[in-house]
Amino acid sequence: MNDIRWGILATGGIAHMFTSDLRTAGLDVAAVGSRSQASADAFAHEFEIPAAHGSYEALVADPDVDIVYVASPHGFHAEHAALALEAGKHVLVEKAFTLTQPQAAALRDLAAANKLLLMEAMWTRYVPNMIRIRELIRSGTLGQVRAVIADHTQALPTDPTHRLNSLELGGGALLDLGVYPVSFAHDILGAPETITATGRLGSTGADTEVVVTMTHADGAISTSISSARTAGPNEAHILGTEARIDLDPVWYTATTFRLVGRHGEVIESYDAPVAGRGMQYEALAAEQYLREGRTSSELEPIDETVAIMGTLDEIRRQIGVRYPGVDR
Ligand SMILES: NC(=O)C1=CN([C@@H]2O[C@H](COP(=O)(O)OP(=O)(O)OC[C@H]3O[C@@H](n4cnc5c(N)ncnc54)[C@H](OP(=O)(O)O)[C@@H]3O)[C@@H](O)[C@H]2O)C=CC1
Ligand SMILES: O=C1CO[C@H](CO)[C@@H](O)[C@@H]1O
Repeated sequence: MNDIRWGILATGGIAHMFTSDLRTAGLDVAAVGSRSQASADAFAHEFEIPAAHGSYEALVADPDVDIVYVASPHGFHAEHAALALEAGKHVLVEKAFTLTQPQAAALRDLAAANKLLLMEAMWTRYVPNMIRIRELIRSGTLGQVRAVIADHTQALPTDPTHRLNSLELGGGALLDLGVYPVSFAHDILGAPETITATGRLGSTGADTEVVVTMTHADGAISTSISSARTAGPNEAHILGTEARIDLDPVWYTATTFRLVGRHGEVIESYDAPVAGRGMQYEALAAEQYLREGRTSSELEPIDETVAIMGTLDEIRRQIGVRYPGVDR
Protein backbone atom coordinates (compact mmCIF):
# COMPACT_ATOMS: atom_id res chain seq x y z
CA MET A 1 0.00 0.00 0.00
CA ASN A 2 1.60 3.26 -1.05
CA ASP A 3 -0.53 6.32 -0.63
CA ILE A 4 -2.16 5.67 2.75
CA ARG A 5 -5.12 7.92 3.46
CA TRP A 6 -6.23 8.72 7.00
CA GLY A 7 -9.73 9.32 8.28
CA ILE A 8 -10.14 11.10 11.63
CA LEU A 9 -13.07 9.92 13.76
CA ALA A 10 -14.12 12.70 16.21
CA THR A 11 -13.03 16.31 16.39
CA GLY A 12 -12.01 16.83 20.04
CA GLY A 13 -8.74 17.82 21.69
CA ILE A 14 -6.55 14.87 20.75
CA ALA A 15 -7.94 14.68 17.21
CA HIS A 16 -6.59 18.20 16.73
CA MET A 17 -3.13 17.34 18.09
CA PHE A 18 -2.83 14.12 16.11
CA THR A 19 -3.99 15.68 12.85
CA SER A 20 -1.60 18.57 13.34
CA ASP A 21 1.28 16.08 13.72
CA LEU A 22 0.11 14.13 10.63
CA ARG A 23 0.15 17.37 8.68
CA THR A 24 3.62 18.27 9.97
CA ALA A 25 4.86 14.86 8.85
CA GLY A 26 3.28 15.35 5.41
CA LEU A 27 0.86 12.43 5.77
CA ASP A 28 -2.37 12.25 3.80
CA VAL A 29 -5.51 13.11 5.79
CA ALA A 30 -8.39 12.38 3.41
CA ALA A 31 -11.47 12.83 5.62
CA VAL A 32 -12.82 13.71 9.04
CA GLY A 33 -16.04 12.49 10.64
CA SER A 34 -17.99 14.01 13.49
CA ARG A 35 -21.40 13.57 15.09
CA SER A 36 -22.05 17.09 13.83
CA GLN A 37 -21.60 18.33 10.26
CA ALA A 38 -20.61 21.77 11.57
CA SER A 39 -17.74 20.32 13.66
CA ALA A 40 -16.58 18.19 10.74
CA ASP A 41 -16.65 21.23 8.43
CA ALA A 42 -14.70 23.41 10.91
CA PHE A 43 -12.09 20.68 11.44
CA ALA A 44 -11.75 20.06 7.70
CA HIS A 45 -11.34 23.80 7.12
CA GLU A 46 -8.67 24.10 9.84
CA PHE A 47 -6.55 21.26 8.45
CA GLU A 48 -7.46 21.57 4.75
CA ILE A 49 -9.01 18.09 4.67
CA PRO A 50 -10.93 17.34 1.44
CA ALA A 51 -13.94 15.48 2.93
CA ALA A 52 -16.03 16.35 6.01
CA HIS A 53 -18.66 13.84 7.14
CA GLY A 54 -21.50 14.58 9.56
CA SER A 55 -21.53 11.05 10.97
CA TYR A 56 -19.01 8.36 11.86
CA GLU A 57 -20.91 5.95 9.60
CA ALA A 58 -20.30 8.22 6.60
CA LEU A 59 -16.61 8.54 7.50
CA VAL A 60 -15.99 4.80 7.64
CA ALA A 61 -17.91 4.31 4.37
CA ASP A 62 -15.67 6.80 2.55
CA PRO A 63 -13.78 4.89 -0.18
CA ASP A 64 -10.93 7.42 0.02
CA VAL A 65 -10.08 6.38 3.60
CA ASP A 66 -7.70 3.48 4.26
CA ILE A 67 -7.13 3.81 8.01
CA VAL A 68 -9.35 5.36 10.67
CA TYR A 69 -7.97 7.05 13.80
CA VAL A 70 -10.53 6.66 16.62
CA ALA A 71 -10.37 9.73 18.88
CA SER A 72 -13.67 9.54 20.76
CA PRO A 73 -13.78 9.10 24.58
CA HIS A 74 -12.66 5.60 25.55
CA GLY A 75 -16.20 4.58 26.58
CA PHE A 76 -16.93 4.52 22.82
CA HIS A 77 -13.70 3.04 21.45
CA ALA A 78 -15.08 -0.50 21.19
CA GLU A 79 -18.15 0.67 19.26
CA HIS A 80 -16.33 3.09 16.96
CA ALA A 81 -13.38 0.81 16.23
CA ALA A 82 -15.80 -2.02 15.37
CA LEU A 83 -17.71 0.33 13.08
CA ALA A 84 -14.51 1.07 11.14
CA LEU A 85 -13.34 -2.56 11.06
CA GLU A 86 -16.74 -3.73 9.82
CA ALA A 87 -16.45 -1.17 7.02
CA GLY A 88 -13.12 -2.75 6.02
CA LYS A 89 -10.83 -0.01 7.37
CA HIS A 90 -7.57 -0.44 9.25
CA VAL A 91 -7.81 1.18 12.69
CA LEU A 92 -5.62 3.10 15.14
CA VAL A 93 -7.49 3.49 18.45
CA GLU A 94 -6.64 6.10 21.08
CA LYS A 95 -5.70 4.95 24.58
CA ALA A 96 -7.19 3.50 26.65
CA PHE A 97 -7.87 0.99 23.87
CA THR A 98 -11.27 -0.07 25.29
CA LEU A 99 -12.95 -0.15 28.71
CA THR A 100 -12.34 -3.86 29.30
CA GLN A 101 -10.27 -6.81 28.16
CA PRO A 102 -13.27 -8.68 26.62
CA GLN A 103 -14.00 -5.61 24.45
CA ALA A 104 -10.33 -5.51 23.37
CA ALA A 105 -10.28 -9.23 22.57
CA ALA A 106 -13.47 -8.89 20.49
CA LEU A 107 -11.88 -6.10 18.43
CA ARG A 108 -8.73 -8.16 17.94
CA ASP A 109 -10.80 -11.08 16.66
CA LEU A 110 -12.82 -8.84 14.34
CA ALA A 111 -9.67 -7.31 12.86
CA ALA A 112 -8.10 -10.74 12.42
CA ALA A 113 -11.21 -12.10 10.69
CA ASN A 114 -11.07 -9.17 8.25
CA LYS A 115 -7.23 -9.19 7.91
CA LEU A 116 -7.01 -5.56 9.01
CA LEU A 117 -4.39 -3.69 11.01
CA LEU A 118 -5.55 -2.86 14.54
CA MET A 119 -3.31 -0.83 16.84
CA GLU A 120 -3.59 1.04 20.12
CA ALA A 121 -2.42 4.63 19.74
CA MET A 122 0.02 4.31 22.65
CA TRP A 123 2.21 6.93 20.98
CA THR A 124 4.82 6.71 23.76
CA ARG A 125 6.03 3.41 22.33
CA TYR A 126 6.90 4.95 18.96
CA VAL A 127 8.74 8.17 19.88
CA PRO A 128 12.48 8.18 19.03
CA ASN A 129 13.72 8.29 22.64
CA MET A 130 11.83 5.06 23.38
CA ILE A 131 13.39 3.38 20.36
CA ARG A 132 16.85 4.29 21.73
CA ILE A 133 15.89 3.10 25.22
CA ARG A 134 14.84 -0.29 23.89
CA GLU A 135 18.19 -0.53 22.03
CA LEU A 136 20.08 0.19 25.27
CA ILE A 137 18.10 -2.46 27.15
CA ARG A 138 18.49 -5.05 24.37
CA SER A 139 22.23 -4.48 24.19
CA GLY A 140 22.58 -5.24 27.90
CA THR A 141 23.87 -1.76 28.81
CA LEU A 142 21.66 -1.66 31.90
CA GLY A 143 22.61 -5.17 33.00
CA GLN A 144 19.56 -6.99 34.31
CA VAL A 145 16.55 -4.69 34.47
CA ARG A 146 15.09 -4.91 37.98
CA ALA A 147 12.56 -2.10 38.30
CA VAL A 148 10.44 0.42 36.43
CA ILE A 149 9.06 3.49 38.23
CA ALA A 150 6.71 6.00 36.59
CA ASP A 151 4.06 8.52 37.48
CA HIS A 152 1.40 10.21 35.37
CA THR A 153 -0.08 12.96 37.46
CA GLN A 154 -2.04 15.96 36.24
CA ALA A 155 -4.45 18.41 37.85
CA LEU A 156 -7.38 17.76 35.50
CA PRO A 157 -10.95 19.13 35.40
CA THR A 158 -13.17 18.11 38.34
CA ASP A 159 -16.46 18.81 36.51
CA PRO A 160 -18.46 15.56 36.98
CA THR A 161 -19.68 15.63 33.37
CA HIS A 162 -16.16 15.91 31.92
CA ARG A 163 -14.96 12.73 30.17
CA LEU A 164 -12.29 12.30 32.86
CA ASN A 165 -14.91 11.95 35.60
CA SER A 166 -17.91 10.53 33.78
CA LEU A 167 -18.14 6.72 34.02
CA GLU A 168 -20.36 6.71 30.89
CA LEU A 169 -17.43 8.18 28.92
CA GLY A 170 -14.87 5.83 30.51
CA GLY A 171 -13.58 8.36 33.04
CA GLY A 172 -10.97 7.79 35.72
CA ALA A 173 -7.28 8.37 36.32
CA LEU A 174 -6.36 4.76 35.56
CA LEU A 175 -7.65 4.52 31.99
CA ASP A 176 -6.75 8.09 31.13
CA LEU A 177 -3.35 8.45 32.82
CA GLY A 178 -2.35 5.21 34.56
CA VAL A 179 -2.55 3.35 31.26
CA TYR A 180 0.78 4.98 30.31
CA PRO A 181 2.92 3.71 33.22
CA VAL A 182 1.14 0.34 33.21
CA SER A 183 1.80 -0.06 29.48
CA PHE A 184 5.40 1.09 30.04
CA ALA A 185 5.91 -1.61 32.70
CA HIS A 186 4.47 -4.23 30.31
CA ASP A 187 6.79 -2.98 27.58
CA ILE A 188 9.99 -3.05 29.62
CA LEU A 189 9.35 -5.96 32.00
CA GLY A 190 6.62 -8.01 30.29
CA ALA A 191 3.18 -8.89 31.62
CA PRO A 192 2.93 -8.86 35.43
CA GLU A 193 2.86 -11.99 37.58
CA THR A 194 1.16 -10.21 40.48
CA ILE A 195 -0.78 -6.95 40.69
CA THR A 196 -1.53 -4.94 43.84
CA ALA A 197 -3.50 -1.74 43.53
CA THR A 198 -5.03 0.85 45.76
CA GLY A 199 -6.98 3.91 44.75
CA ARG A 200 -9.36 6.66 45.67
CA LEU A 201 -12.67 7.26 43.91
CA GLY A 202 -14.27 10.66 43.30
CA SER A 203 -17.93 11.66 43.65
CA THR A 204 -18.91 10.08 40.30
CA GLY A 205 -17.36 6.72 41.17
CA ALA A 206 -14.47 7.26 38.76
CA ASP A 207 -10.99 6.87 40.24
CA THR A 208 -8.99 10.02 40.95
CA GLU A 209 -5.75 8.49 42.29
CA VAL A 210 -4.31 5.01 41.78
CA VAL A 211 -1.09 3.35 42.92
CA VAL A 212 -0.10 0.03 41.36
CA THR A 213 2.74 -2.30 42.30
CA MET A 214 3.42 -5.27 40.06
CA THR A 215 5.93 -8.09 40.04
CA HIS A 216 7.23 -9.42 36.75
CA ALA A 217 9.47 -12.28 35.58
CA ASP A 218 12.59 -12.96 37.67
CA GLY A 219 11.28 -10.85 40.54
CA ALA A 220 11.51 -7.50 38.74
CA ILE A 221 9.06 -4.90 40.05
CA SER A 222 7.20 -1.88 38.76
CA THR A 223 5.36 0.95 40.46
CA SER A 224 2.89 3.25 38.74
CA ILE A 225 1.16 6.28 40.19
CA SER A 226 -1.64 8.07 38.42
CA SER A 227 -3.50 11.07 39.74
CA ALA A 228 -6.02 13.35 38.07
CA ARG A 229 -5.91 15.78 41.00
CA THR A 230 -2.24 16.73 41.41
CA ALA A 231 0.44 17.74 38.92
CA GLY A 232 3.44 15.65 39.93
CA PRO A 233 6.90 15.08 38.45
CA ASN A 234 5.79 12.94 35.46
CA GLU A 235 9.16 11.20 35.43
CA ALA A 236 10.08 7.61 34.74
CA HIS A 237 13.09 5.50 35.67
CA ILE A 238 14.34 2.12 34.52
CA LEU A 239 16.70 0.53 37.01
CA GLY A 240 19.24 -2.09 35.97
CA THR A 241 22.01 -3.85 37.82
CA GLU A 242 24.68 -1.97 35.81
CA ALA A 243 23.01 1.34 34.98
CA ARG A 244 19.69 3.16 35.04
CA ILE A 245 17.73 5.41 32.68
CA ASP A 246 16.17 8.63 33.98
CA LEU A 247 13.47 9.92 31.62
CA ASP A 248 12.75 13.62 31.99
CA PRO A 249 9.29 15.13 32.32
CA VAL A 250 7.02 14.57 30.55
CA TRP A 251 8.39 11.06 30.27
CA TYR A 252 5.65 9.61 28.02
CA THR A 253 6.28 12.20 25.29
CA ALA A 254 9.25 12.59 22.94
CA THR A 255 11.55 13.69 25.75
CA THR A 256 15.19 13.65 26.88
CA PHE A 257 16.81 11.03 29.08
CA ARG A 258 20.09 10.13 30.71
CA LEU A 259 21.83 6.81 30.99
CA VAL A 260 23.43 6.87 34.45
CA GLY A 261 26.11 4.46 35.69
CA ARG A 262 26.36 2.71 39.04
CA HIS A 263 28.27 5.58 40.62
CA GLY A 264 26.00 8.32 39.32
CA GLU A 265 28.12 9.12 36.26
CA VAL A 266 26.19 10.18 33.15
CA ILE A 267 27.12 7.77 30.36
CA GLU A 268 24.77 9.13 27.68
CA SER A 269 22.52 12.16 27.43
CA TYR A 270 19.80 11.75 24.82
CA ASP A 271 18.35 14.94 23.39
CA ALA A 272 16.85 14.82 19.89
CA PRO A 273 14.07 17.37 19.37
CA VAL A 274 11.10 16.28 17.28
CA ALA A 275 8.67 18.30 15.19
CA GLY A 276 5.27 18.84 16.80
CA ARG A 277 4.09 16.73 19.72
CA GLY A 278 5.54 13.50 18.39
CA MET A 279 2.29 11.66 17.62
CA GLN A 280 3.33 11.26 13.99
CA TYR A 281 5.64 8.37 14.90
CA GLU A 282 2.77 5.99 15.72
CA ALA A 283 1.13 6.99 12.43
CA LEU A 284 4.37 6.44 10.49
CA ALA A 285 4.72 3.03 12.17
CA ALA A 286 1.13 2.15 11.20
CA GLU A 287 1.84 3.13 7.60
CA GLN A 288 5.02 1.04 7.60
CA TYR A 289 3.10 -2.00 8.93
CA LEU A 290 0.48 -1.57 6.20
CA ARG A 291 3.17 -1.42 3.51
CA GLU A 292 4.71 -4.58 4.98
CA GLY A 293 1.32 -6.30 5.03
CA ARG A 294 1.27 -6.62 8.84
CA THR A 295 -1.96 -6.61 10.84
CA SER A 296 -0.39 -6.03 14.27
CA SER A 297 2.12 -3.53 15.62
CA GLU A 298 5.69 -4.67 16.04
CA LEU A 299 6.21 -2.38 19.06
CA GLU A 300 2.89 -3.20 20.73
CA PRO A 301 1.40 -6.38 19.27
CA ILE A 302 -2.38 -6.51 19.54
CA ASP A 303 -2.15 -9.45 21.98
CA GLU A 304 -0.10 -7.23 24.29
CA THR A 305 -2.76 -4.52 24.08
CA VAL A 306 -5.34 -7.14 25.09
CA ALA A 307 -3.07 -8.25 27.98
CA ILE A 308 -2.69 -4.63 29.14
CA MET A 309 -6.47 -4.29 29.19
CA GLY A 310 -6.54 -7.41 31.39
CA THR A 311 -4.09 -5.78 33.80
CA LEU A 312 -6.26 -2.65 33.89
CA ASP A 313 -9.37 -4.81 34.52
CA GLU A 314 -7.67 -6.39 37.53
CA ILE A 315 -6.56 -3.01 38.90
CA ARG A 316 -10.11 -1.68 38.50
CA ARG A 317 -11.47 -4.75 40.26
CA GLN A 318 -9.15 -4.12 43.21
CA ILE A 319 -9.98 -0.41 43.50
CA GLY A 320 -13.71 -0.94 42.90
CA VAL A 321 -14.37 0.91 39.64
CA ARG A 322 -17.10 -0.49 37.39
CA TYR A 323 -18.33 1.02 34.14
CA PRO A 324 -22.09 1.04 33.58
CA GLY A 325 -23.32 -1.50 31.05
CA VAL A 326 -20.11 -3.53 30.85
CA ASP A 327 -19.61 -6.94 32.39
CA ARG A 328 -16.68 -6.05 34.64
N1 LIG B 1 -2.60 10.31 23.17
C1 LIG B 1 -2.78 11.35 23.95
O1 LIG B 1 -1.87 12.07 24.31
C2 LIG B 1 -4.17 11.68 24.38
C3 LIG B 1 -5.18 10.77 24.19
N2 LIG B 1 -6.45 11.06 24.55
C4 LIG B 1 -7.48 10.06 24.35
O2 LIG B 1 -8.30 10.48 23.26
C5 LIG B 1 -9.65 10.22 23.50
C6 LIG B 1 -10.43 11.52 23.36
O3 LIG B 1 -9.96 12.45 24.30
P1 LIG B 1 -10.09 14.04 24.07
O4 LIG B 1 -9.78 14.38 22.67
O5 LIG B 1 -9.32 14.68 25.15
O6 LIG B 1 -11.64 14.22 24.35
P2 LIG B 1 -12.57 15.42 23.88
O7 LIG B 1 -13.71 15.43 24.82
O8 LIG B 1 -11.79 16.64 23.66
O9 LIG B 1 -13.08 14.93 22.44
C7 LIG B 1 -13.75 13.73 22.28
C8 LIG B 1 -14.52 13.76 20.96
O10 LIG B 1 -15.18 12.51 20.83
C9 LIG B 1 -16.39 12.67 20.14
N3 LIG B 1 -17.48 12.03 20.89
C10 LIG B 1 -18.21 10.99 20.46
N4 LIG B 1 -19.14 10.64 21.35
C11 LIG B 1 -19.02 11.50 22.36
C12 LIG B 1 -19.75 11.67 23.58
N5 LIG B 1 -20.80 10.90 23.91
N6 LIG B 1 -19.37 12.66 24.41
C13 LIG B 1 -18.33 13.45 24.10
N7 LIG B 1 -17.61 13.34 22.95
C14 LIG B 1 -17.97 12.37 22.09
C15 LIG B 1 -16.62 14.17 19.97
O11 LIG B 1 -16.30 14.48 18.62
P3 LIG B 1 -17.43 14.88 17.57
O12 LIG B 1 -18.32 15.87 18.29
O13 LIG B 1 -16.69 15.46 16.46
O14 LIG B 1 -18.19 13.64 17.20
C16 LIG B 1 -15.61 14.81 20.89
O15 LIG B 1 -15.12 16.03 20.39
C17 LIG B 1 -9.73 9.57 24.88
O16 LIG B 1 -9.82 8.18 24.73
C18 LIG B 1 -8.41 9.92 25.54
O17 LIG B 1 -7.94 8.96 26.43
C19 LIG B 1 -6.76 12.29 25.07
C20 LIG B 1 -5.80 13.23 25.27
C21 LIG B 1 -4.41 12.99 24.99
O1 LIG C 1 -3.28 10.88 27.20
C1 LIG C 1 -3.37 11.93 27.80
C2 LIG C 1 -2.19 12.74 28.08
O2 LIG C 1 -2.34 13.61 29.17
C3 LIG C 1 -3.55 14.28 29.25
C4 LIG C 1 -3.56 15.30 30.30
O3 LIG C 1 -2.61 16.26 30.04
C5 LIG C 1 -4.63 13.25 29.41
O4 LIG C 1 -5.87 13.78 29.77
C6 LIG C 1 -4.69 12.49 28.15
O5 LIG C 1 -5.70 11.58 28.05
